Formats: sequence, C-alpha cells, structure tokens
Amino acid sequence: MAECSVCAAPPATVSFSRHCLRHANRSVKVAVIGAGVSGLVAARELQRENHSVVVFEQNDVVGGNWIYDPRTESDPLGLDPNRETIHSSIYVSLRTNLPRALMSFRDFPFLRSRHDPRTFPSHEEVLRFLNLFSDRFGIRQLIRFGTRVVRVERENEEWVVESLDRSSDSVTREVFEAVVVCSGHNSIPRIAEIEGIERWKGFQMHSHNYRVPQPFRHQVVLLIGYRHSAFDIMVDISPVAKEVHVSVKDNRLDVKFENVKYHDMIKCVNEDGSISFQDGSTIFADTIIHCTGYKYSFPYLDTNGIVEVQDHCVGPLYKHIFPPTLAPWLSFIGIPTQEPIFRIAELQSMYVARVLSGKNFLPQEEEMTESIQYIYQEMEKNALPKSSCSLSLRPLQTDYKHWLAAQNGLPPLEEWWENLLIEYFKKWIELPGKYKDQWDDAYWDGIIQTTSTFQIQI
Ligand SMILES: Cc1cc2nc3c(=O)[nH]c(=O)nc-3n(C[C@H](O)[C@H](O)[C@H](O)COP(=O)(O)OP(=O)(O)OC[C@H]3O[C@@H](n4cnc5c(N)ncnc54)[C@H](O)[C@@H]3O)c2cc1C
Repeated sequence: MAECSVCAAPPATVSFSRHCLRHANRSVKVAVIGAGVSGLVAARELQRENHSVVVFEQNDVVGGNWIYDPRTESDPLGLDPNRETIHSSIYVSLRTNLPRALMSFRDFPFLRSRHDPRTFPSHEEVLRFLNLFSDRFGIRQLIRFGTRVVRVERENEEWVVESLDRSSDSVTREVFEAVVVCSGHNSIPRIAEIEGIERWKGFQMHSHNYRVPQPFRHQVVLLIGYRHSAFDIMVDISPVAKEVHVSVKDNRLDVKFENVKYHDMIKCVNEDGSISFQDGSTIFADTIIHCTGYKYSFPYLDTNGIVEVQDHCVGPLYKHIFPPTLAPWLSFIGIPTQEPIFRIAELQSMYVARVLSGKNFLPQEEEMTESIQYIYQEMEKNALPKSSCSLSLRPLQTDYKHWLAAQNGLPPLEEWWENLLIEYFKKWIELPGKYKDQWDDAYWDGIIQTTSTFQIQI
C-alpha cells in the first residue's frame, strides 16, 4: 500500500483511495453489519457525515434483538453448530429493564406513546420506537434486508464483504473502505458448567429459547442465574409451574413467591439425577433453564487474529471501538453488554463517523494500545478480570461517556441522565422485579422536564 498521495503519510493511515484521513475526500464507503439499535444509529451518524453507507441486515425488518420471534432453535441449549440460529432472545412478557428515557437517543426521545405509556414498556414498544427512528432519518433506504454477511476479510488494504441474499441464495462480493460491526451479542448462549451434567436425563435449555410459560406447567424448574432474564422467567413461570428453584451466585434475594426457592450455586448432579447445591440442599427437577448470558461471536469476520474474543472481552479495542492495528477501517459499536446501549452506541457512532470523515484524529497506534492497557490496569486495581473487559465500562464508565461526548463536540451527558441511571441500579438491587411498578414516574418526569429540554411525555 502506498503513502498518502497528498502528504506522504505512512501507509497504515491511508485508505484505498490513497488519501490519509487528513486529506481524504471525507466520504468513505462503509459497510455496516446489522440493523439493530447499533446499526441504525451508526447508519444515521455515518449518513450525517456524508459517508456512503450500506447496511447489511439478515432479517427483513429493522430492530435486531427487539423483533420478537416465536420460533425457538432446534437445539434448545444452542450448542449444535449446525442448528439454524434465531437472532432474538426476547420472550412474550418482556418489558424493558431500563427506564425508557435511558433508551432514548440524544435528539430523538423514546416518548411515552398511547400504545404503551409505561416507564418500562413492552418489547413491542421498543420495536415501534426503532421503526420511528428509522423512518425519521431515512435509514431504511440504506439497508439491504434479507442479506447475511458471511465473510469480511482484509485484502490489499480494503475490506471484501461477502453477503448472501437469502431469497436468491446468491453470494455477492463487494469492496468497502471501512466496516462497522453492529451484529449484536445477545444470540449465542453461554452455558453453565455443571459437574455430572452428563447424568442429567431431564430437559435443558437456555433463556435464549424461552418464549412463554405454558410448556412448564406442573413442572419443577431450575433456573441458573439471577439477572434480568432469570428474574423475568421466574415471575413468568411460577404461576404455572409446580416449583421454581433459582441457583444464584450471591444469595441476596428476599423476593418471596409461594413456590420459588433460592439456592446457592450448583455443586453437582448426583448419580440418582438429583441436583445438589453448595448450601447443602438437593432437589429433583424436570427442566434446567440456563439464564447465563451470551457469548460474543463474529463468525464472518477474519482479522487475521488481530481482534480476539476471550470470554467476555473483545479486544484489543481502543475506547471499546477501534482495533488499533486496523483503525479506523474497522470499528465495533455497542460492545459493552451491561451499559445503557442506546446513548453509548449513538456517541460511539458519531465518533466513528467523524474519525472517518477526518474531523477527529486517532492517536498513534502505540498510544491507542497504551490506552487499552491503562483500562486493563484500572480493572485489575478494582478486582475486575481483563476477561470481562467488554461486560461493562467499569471502573471508567463516567469518564468514558464524557470523553466520547467531548470528542463529538458535545457537553457531558446531562445530570438527570446520570442520576436516572444511578437510581435504576439502586432500585434494581433493592427491589429486583418490583422496581418497574414502584417507580416514581411523576418525580422523574418532573426532573427531566424541568432540568432539560428533553421530552418524555407524548
Ligand atoms: C432478554 C433481553 C432483554 C434486554 N433488555 C434491554 C433493555 O431493557 N434495555 C436495553 O437498553 N437493552 C436491553 N437488552 C440489550 C439489547 O440487546 C440492546 O438493547 C440492543 O438490542 C442491542 O442492539 P445491537 O444493534 O447492538 O444488537 P442487535 O439488536 O442484536 O442487532 C444486531 C443485528 O445484526 C443482524 N446481524 C447479525 N449478524 C448478521 C450478519 N452476519 N449479517 C447481517 N446481519 C446480521 C441481526 O439480524 C440484528 O438485526 C436486552 C437484551 C436481552 C437479550
């Protein structure tokens, strides 16, 4: 690859049009993979910066994880590599776990609608909102629906993207200067390791394949995990199941249901098929549901080993976005799992769009690498393993959001936004399951309306 044709900048910073970012013609040909929250907001920001954008989406509609799919996979645990995968992991009863104001975009609020005005609305309401967003900013016309990306590979300093048109079964090869990965990470089940599980004769599944409670009528069900999905499923099935047992890491729960019992972590499955827990209790169960989260997976992406997935860590990524060696031509949006992703994906997308158009400059590769090392060190100081680097932005979450806002020429995130997030975490810990219906709507709506120009009411 040659130097920049204008200023002789080193090849690593030069696109295939032979311009470095400083002298680029400012419009880059970009492939965005996925039309969920991340892909939609990436497309909007890239378009706003006048890039030439193609969004590849395997589904026929926008919304990603928020498109409810009643089908389940042929392997309910999601381990069979040959199964036909289903992208969405949502169930009929799902309501958002975040207040809707935290699922808004900066200039496109998630307003209470007449369909579902609740602070924690149903999944249908989120999908409706994403459709409104797509229409408002003309994003649909950028999307190739029914088109699955099957390979992304670097060849001669450009990206070759191979995509499968699902209706004609034909594969197309195209070249792009930049690729933005927005394919989500809530689809590939992560399973609990259980000693003696090979003796288990009952039914096992992952929450990815949970849709409705009826199949669990009169059953004894064991749920592993206790984050949002496990809690929701427990509430959903306890009215129909005979008993529900929940195995949790930290048994801090005092939410009482007549037929629900909490246990410590599983010790093993015994010879007689019973299941023992570390607290000494033992049960017989009909079904185990693993509510144990998801794996990062980018099966189509070949970076020659530059980007790797290790447990809960996708890296190395500068600011959770750019792999230093391939920056800015490869980027990832929406990677941190446990963060309010709408606003973060929006700020990340603006940053990527501005870097590609030459408005923002990335530091040198070494400096990006040092910045990544600094995050790992801060995590270690806070007893957070490097292998969880993509789970959350802790301990630098506030700095990160402010830094991103500043890169985009924006003021720091509003005070109400930060306070609402803190309140949500507090309530989720104090009142899991109940917090959605014990939320002080009037108080928080009042704070938002009086301290900002942001709207939440219809
Ligand atoms: C049960 C559950 C509850 C949740 N509740 C909340 C909540 O209350 N609030 C919240 O903010 N977040 C919640 N989340 C997180 C949720 O995933 C995010 O809100 C959001 O959907 C992430 O958007 P995304 O675009 O990154 O990924 P996705 O929504 O997963 O979208 C990825 C898109 O990429 C497409 N795609 C994937 N691979 C390919 C390919 N090879 N070629 C073409 N297209 C491809 C998919 O079809 C999909 O449309 C929840 C997640 C789960 C599982």
